[in-house]
Amino acid sequence: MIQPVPMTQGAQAPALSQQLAPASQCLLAVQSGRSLSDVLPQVPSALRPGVQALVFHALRQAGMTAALVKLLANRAPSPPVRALLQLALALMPELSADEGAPHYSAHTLVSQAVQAAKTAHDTQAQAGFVNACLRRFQREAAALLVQAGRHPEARWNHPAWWVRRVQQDHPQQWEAVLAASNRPGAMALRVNRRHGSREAYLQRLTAAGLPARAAGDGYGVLLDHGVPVDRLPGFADGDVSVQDLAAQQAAPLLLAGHDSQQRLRVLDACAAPGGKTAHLLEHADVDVLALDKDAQRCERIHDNLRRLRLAAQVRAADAARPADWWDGEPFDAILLDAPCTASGIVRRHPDVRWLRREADVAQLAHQQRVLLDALWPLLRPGGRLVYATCSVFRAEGSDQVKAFLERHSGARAGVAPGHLLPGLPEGGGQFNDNDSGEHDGFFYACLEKATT
Ligand SMILES: C[S@@+](CC[C@H](N)C(=O)[O-])C[C@H]1O[C@@H](n2cnc3c(N)ncnc32)[C@H](O)[C@@H]1O
Repeated sequence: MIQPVPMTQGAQAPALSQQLAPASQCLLAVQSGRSLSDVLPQVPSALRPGVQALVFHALRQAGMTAALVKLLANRAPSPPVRALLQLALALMPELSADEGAPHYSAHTLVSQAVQAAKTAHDTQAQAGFVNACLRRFQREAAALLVQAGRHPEARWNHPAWWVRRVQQDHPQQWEAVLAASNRPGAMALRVNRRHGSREAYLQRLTAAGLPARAAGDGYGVLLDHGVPVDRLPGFADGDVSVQDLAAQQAAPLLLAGHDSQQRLRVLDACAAPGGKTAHLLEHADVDVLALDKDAQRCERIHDNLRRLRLAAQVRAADAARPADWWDGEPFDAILLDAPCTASGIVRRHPDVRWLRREADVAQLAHQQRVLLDALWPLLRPGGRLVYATCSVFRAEGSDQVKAFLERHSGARAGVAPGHLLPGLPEGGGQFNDNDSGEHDGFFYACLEKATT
């Protein structure tokens, strides 16, 4: 539980020591298996943006700082002390040189970390130890970093099994993928083409003092600096949505070449929170059934559609059990944006890599296989199913699709990006899609059903 931290009377911005306490509680919560999106909302709102920036950075350095704590401490510190030390070490100038990382002088950091240790009941008694560890790091940083960096987990700041898997799956690009996964992603927008052009929206951004550029398919925009959505012109009126450039490829891929005279019947099988459902409806006049197993997340589909002034049929149901919800009428197109490890979106969710276990990969690949096999019979002959995951692992991408094609003789693979890797000038798929190098890791396959 995150304890509320009182604001200093009359203070302009909270002192670092005030942010370090809730930030280390968040880090500790992730280390005990909780998602950051569950714990961050418990941080008092005045502190939340600062705390989020600290925790995001600490998670991107957590492999290295865990190794450093082992070198600095003769015996394992208590979890709250370890978390505070990891945070403070991540913020040391040697580990926070990257663009976008919070910057503090070593002197400020040590004194603020010790102050934070003194104020929390579970670290109070160890304030001297925190001071000693951080001062030793200051003196011996170069040697300690070399020693710690011999372990892949510390060198790459991802679990060792994850590093191994990316290495096997992408032997040419694995280092670039891991490095890109550890950098913050730019804020990407999708302009609602029903409300206006991308060029017109770029002008509105300029007028609002938000520098940005066009990127990706027809309606993508990259902001130079991220902002809260309420600062985006026309956000409440549905003129724009926040969506990564890789995710923006789903709707055009599913609807490519479709005859606009014919109103397609489309299934979005794993739809919540509705980012791609909305894009399908912005893109063309289609009838969409948006399903999601999670009824609470279905509410978010409704919220998104309401804001964008779009309409779809939304149902809370298990896509793997069509007998519960399908009326027997085949779909012209199906989007299966399947549940996955999310290994492609760690730029935006730096906790994901530490929460996942290696066994999750096979378990999620099994769910994806079940969903693919359950939905394929619902597609009309000549129809198209786009299978997508926000993963860089082949087990959830190209291997999954290869096995599907072996099981289903009436299916053939159409042109699709394949594995889109984050931060590379080229995707690893059939053609180069990652021109900006500025999108998440994703996988897309286009499965077409034979007409006879
Ligand atoms: C990757 S997210 C979908 C993101 C969404 N397509 C978007 O663009 O906003 C995967 C979703 O699949 C849902 N899901 C998982 N298993 C499911 C199942 N068997 N049937 C329907 N939905 C499922 C999860 O609740 C989750 O919301």
